[in-house]
Amino acid sequence: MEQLKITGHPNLRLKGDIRVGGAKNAALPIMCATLLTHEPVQLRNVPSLRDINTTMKLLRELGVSVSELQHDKVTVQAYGTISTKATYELVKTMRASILVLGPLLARFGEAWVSLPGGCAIGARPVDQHIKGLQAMGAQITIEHGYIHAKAPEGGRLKGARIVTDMITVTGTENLLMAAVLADGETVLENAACEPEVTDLAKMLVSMGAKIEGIGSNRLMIQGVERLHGTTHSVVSDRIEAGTFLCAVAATGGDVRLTHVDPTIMDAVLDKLREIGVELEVGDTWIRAKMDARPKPVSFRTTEYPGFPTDMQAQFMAVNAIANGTSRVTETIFENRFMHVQEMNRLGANIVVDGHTAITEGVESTALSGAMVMATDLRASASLVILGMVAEGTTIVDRIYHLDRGYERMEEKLAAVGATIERVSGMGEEI
Ligand SMILES: CC(=O)N[C@H]1[C@@H](OP(=O)(O)OP(=O)(O)OC[C@H]2O[C@@H](n3ccc(=O)[nH]c3=O)[C@H](O)[C@@H]2O)O[C@H](CO)[C@@H](O)[C@@H]1O
Ligand SMILES: C=C(OP(=O)(O)O)C(=O)O
Repeated sequence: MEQLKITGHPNLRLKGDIRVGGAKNAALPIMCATLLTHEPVQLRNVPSLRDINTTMKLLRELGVSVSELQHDKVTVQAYGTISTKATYELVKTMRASILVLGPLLARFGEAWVSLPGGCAIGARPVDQHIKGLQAMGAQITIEHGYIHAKAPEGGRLKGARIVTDMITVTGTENLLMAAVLADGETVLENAACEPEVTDLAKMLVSMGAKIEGIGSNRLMIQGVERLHGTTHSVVSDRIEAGTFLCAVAATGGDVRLTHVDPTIMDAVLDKLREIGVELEVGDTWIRAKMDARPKPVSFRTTEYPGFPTDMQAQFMAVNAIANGTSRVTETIFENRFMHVQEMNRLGANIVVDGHTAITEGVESTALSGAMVMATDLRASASLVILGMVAEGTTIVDRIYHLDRGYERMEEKLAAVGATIERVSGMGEEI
C-alpha cells in the first residue's frame, strides 16, 4: 500500500505555479451522461484519477467503448449492446457509480445498480434518487442488494414535478439525466446549484437537451426523444484549487494557480482573505501570497454558493496553526471530522462537540511529524497540508483515498518546494 512521506518544516515557503485539473465531481456525472446517446462524446480536461479509472472500467463493463485517457482527453461511445447492470464489485469502490442509474433507465428503460455501501463520512442514502425516479413513473425494488428500476409501459420515463427533501448533488444529477429523455416536462425543485451540476447541464444541452434554470435551484427540463454526441471540456476543479490555496495559507509563500475558474470559488476565496492570504485573481488564474501567521476562521459548511464541505478539512489544517480559536460546523455530513484525531497526532489542539470542531491554534513550531492515517479523500489532503509544516517526517497512510480525487498531488507540491514523495508501505487497502 502506498504512502506519502513528507519532510515538514515550519519555515517552508511554497513558491511557483501549479496547474489545476478538471473537476472530479463534474467529470464523473459527465462520463455517465455519455450513456444517454449512441453517438461518440469527446471529453476534455478530464483528470487522471482513481475515480475516473473506476468510471471508465464501469462503462466498459456495461459494453461502452471508452478510449484511453490521453492528455486529459477521452472519447466515449455507448453504441451497440449495452448492459444495464452496474455490479457490486465496482460500485462498492466508488459511490458515484450510482450516477449510471438515471441515464441507463432513461435510455434503456431498465437498470440494475448495486446499492452503494456505507462510507466513512456519513450514511449517504440514495432515497431521494429513488423517490424522484418513482415520481417519473419508474417501478423500483431492492433485490439482493441491487436497485432494480424499470420505466413505465412503453419504456419511457414521464416528466414530473420533483421536490427533494434536501439538496442533493448527485441526486439532482441523476434526476436531470433521467429527465432529459423523459416524455414531457420535469421540474426539479430544491435542485443543487453546485458548479459541477451546472457543467453537467451545459454538456447535456450541447447534446440536444432542453434545460432551463441552469445554475438555479429550479431546473425545468423538456424531455426529448434522443440526444446526440458532443465535445465538452470539464470545468476546473475548485476543490483541488482550494486545497492548494490552503497549503499556501498554512506554509506561507507565493503560488500561482493556473487553469482555474475563480468565479465559482467565492466562499473559499473570502475565507482565505480572512485568514490573511493576499489574493490576486485573473480570468483563469489565482495568485496567493502569504507571509504571516494565519488568522483563525469560523464557518458552517453549506450547499453552493455557501462554504463547501469538501473544503472543511483543509481549512481546519490552516486553523490548527492559526493565531486564535475557530469554530467549524459541518452541516452536510454527519461524520466528517475524522481528520481531527489525526491532526491532533501532529500536535494540533482540536476538540469535536457534536457537529462543531473547536480549534485552538498552536504555533507551527509546536507541531511534529508523525504517522497518520488518511480516512477519506479530503481528510487525506488536510493531513498533507499540516504534514508540510510539522517539523520532521510525516507518513500519510492509505493514500488510495487521496488518489481518488487528486492527480499527482505529491508531484505538484514538490514542484513548488515541498519535500514530499510517494513510497511503498506495508499493509492492505481496505
Ligand atoms: C461525486 C460527488 O459529486 N460528490 C459530492 C456530492 O456528494 P453526494 O451527491 O453524495 O452528496 P449529496 O449532496 O447527495 O448529500 C447531501 C446530504 O444529503 C443526504 N442525502 C443525499 C441523497 C439522498 O438520497 N438522501 C440523503 O439523505 C446525504 O447523506 C448528505 O447528508 O456532494 C457532496 C456535497 O456537496 C460532496 O461532498 C461530494 O464531494
Ligand atoms: C466526498 C467526496 O467525494 P465522493 O462523493 O465521491 O465520496 C469529495 O470529493 O470530497
